[in-house]
Amino acid sequence: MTSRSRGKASGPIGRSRGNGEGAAGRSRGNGEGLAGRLRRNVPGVAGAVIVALMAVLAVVGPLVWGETAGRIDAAHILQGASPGHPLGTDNLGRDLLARVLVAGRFSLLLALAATLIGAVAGVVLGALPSVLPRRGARLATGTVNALVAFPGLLLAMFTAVVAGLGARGAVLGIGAAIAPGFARLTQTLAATVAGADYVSAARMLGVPRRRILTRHVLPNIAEPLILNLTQALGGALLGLAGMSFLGLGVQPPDFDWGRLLFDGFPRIYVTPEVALGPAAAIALAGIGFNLLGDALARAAARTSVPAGEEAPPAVAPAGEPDPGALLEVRDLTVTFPGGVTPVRELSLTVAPGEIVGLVGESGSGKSLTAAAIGGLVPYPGAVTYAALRLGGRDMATLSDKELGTALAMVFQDPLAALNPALKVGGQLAEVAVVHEGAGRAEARRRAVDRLGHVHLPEPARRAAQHPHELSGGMRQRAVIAMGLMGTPRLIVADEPTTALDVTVQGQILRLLRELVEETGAATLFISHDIAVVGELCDRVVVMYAGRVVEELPADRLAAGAAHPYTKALIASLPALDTDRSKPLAGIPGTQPAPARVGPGCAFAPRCALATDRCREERPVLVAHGPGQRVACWEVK
Ligand SMILES: Nc1ncnc2c1ncn2[C@@H]1O[C@H](COP(=O)(O)OP(=O)(O)OP(=O)(O)O)[C@@H](O)[C@H]1O
Repeated sequence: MTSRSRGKASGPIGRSRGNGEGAAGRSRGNGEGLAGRLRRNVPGVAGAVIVALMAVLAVVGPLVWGETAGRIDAAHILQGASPGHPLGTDNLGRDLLARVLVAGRFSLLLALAATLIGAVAGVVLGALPSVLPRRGARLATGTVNALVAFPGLLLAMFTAVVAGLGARGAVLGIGAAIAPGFARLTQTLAATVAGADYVSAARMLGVPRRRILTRHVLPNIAEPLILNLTQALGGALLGLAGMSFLGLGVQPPDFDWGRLLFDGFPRIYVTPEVALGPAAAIALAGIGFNLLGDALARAAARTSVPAGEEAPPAVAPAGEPDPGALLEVRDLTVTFPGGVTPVRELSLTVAPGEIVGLVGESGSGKSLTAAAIGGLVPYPGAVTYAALRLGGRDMATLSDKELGTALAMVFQDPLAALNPALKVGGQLAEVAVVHEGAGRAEARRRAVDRLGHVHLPEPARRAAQHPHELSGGMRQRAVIAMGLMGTPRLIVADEPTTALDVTVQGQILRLLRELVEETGAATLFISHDIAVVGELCDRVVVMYAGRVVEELPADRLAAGAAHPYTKALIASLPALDTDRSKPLAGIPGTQPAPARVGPGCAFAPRCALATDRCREERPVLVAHGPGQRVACWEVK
């Protein structure tokens, strides 16, 4: 089983793989989880081993060496290394090796406390702009900006002095120094998630800001924040050691590694080992936490399923590629944190020159299916599949150039798909420059040619204009033309005509059909409108609550549809002779939310034919007539 996601879209067509390692866009190779990826990361393994050793030391150190560390020996004060005292002794003759081993617990506990204080304060501060009214949000953002700009060590020292010398002051100081980093990270991540449609939807529904934050934003940004803790722990350890070394931290008779270093430093030229022992412990622990934190972050950046969450069930390998399919999708699943699975084990194929319509009501998972095919599922979405092949090749193995020229994606809103600051021709040309290394002049010439190809009047003039100077239909033509800058073998069009009026919609559909016939590209056409799909497409795939419920040739839609949901969709279409005085036939009830899909048929609660079996056992797709498959227990 393989999975992937290529991060955010850079553009509508000729898209790039995005920021694979960034916060947005995660992928997961060969079904391997975070632990598996971590195991193959040698520095990560080294970090994990060091951290584990430190944890063991923190537990057993004081128990085993506690007594030795406190034993005063007036006969052996201020000695250098000897067989009896490998790191020498202090001014009371106490064994420094034992003290270093014992100090591990206190050092680590202080670092943990400082990190937790910093993380909690930072996350609260970073989240404030999301919950406060505008003026308060601005103030919170300004505070974070100012704190981030303030040197961390100064902030730590200032807080420590104000809070009072000693371990408590040092912990608060380091916590204060860590907090701005967490606040900035929280703010940035929250801003990423805040733009997601589901957050906008919750806002529109009047969900209070605090609930949006706790229910929609924080769970989706928890993973990077938690990963950041490990690295922050390493930083806190070093910071606390620094504070103790400056005399601002732990005070006698307590001691941590920083204090031991402080005490040993004046003797460094005479008996360097007395200072090197605690210094080595600090360095080793710091390196260990940083290596582990770094490896965890990297592993998670390639892991689609957030830590701690159950991975989607493994599926059987998809076997050999389907020779008749240009696009082959097998058991595609898209998951979001919190058990939200909007696309479930979806399989479909599209042959060269074929237009397959993916239809279903809003929220059925159509757009996420398109996004998963294009590698554009937004963070923190996770994509897994048994097969996702283009021309028989795993799409994850295609280079940016191959994918950029072979896959054309057309979205619903052409204005959002075009950069408002750039001229249309320049944006089209960029595809040829980036993916094919074409010269600027040649790329621009080709852009004008392609704009003409999609019947855009005065293509040269239009190429020199900005997107806002074009009408909606023209923009959509420009977006389609962008797809033609390469040699598209697959076109994925997600509701490309929904934002357009009926006349322009007809023109764009005709243009798509024309281009498919001309280029032989396989086309996945996504729409909620079964009438449009029936008219344009060769084959129709009907989705409900993330699953395919029926698949059939388009010309059999009217007479041969078998699934009660498909039939209901067709029945809800108004005809010219529909009696306008009566309400339109609708489908009673609503589609279940992705997190609430039960074990049986998801359509059962709305289905007049549903039986107990439908409610308990999910029907699988089975053949039903030529080219048709249906998932329904009641269709015989
Ligand atoms: N980032 C996300 N996090 C959590 N849930 C999401 C996210 N993006 C989409 N969803 C959910 O996944 C479900 C399917 O979304 P999708 O956009 O694929 O539906 P759709 O069939 O294309 O609907 P529409 O026609 O309205 O665009 C919806 O319930 C949506 O709320």
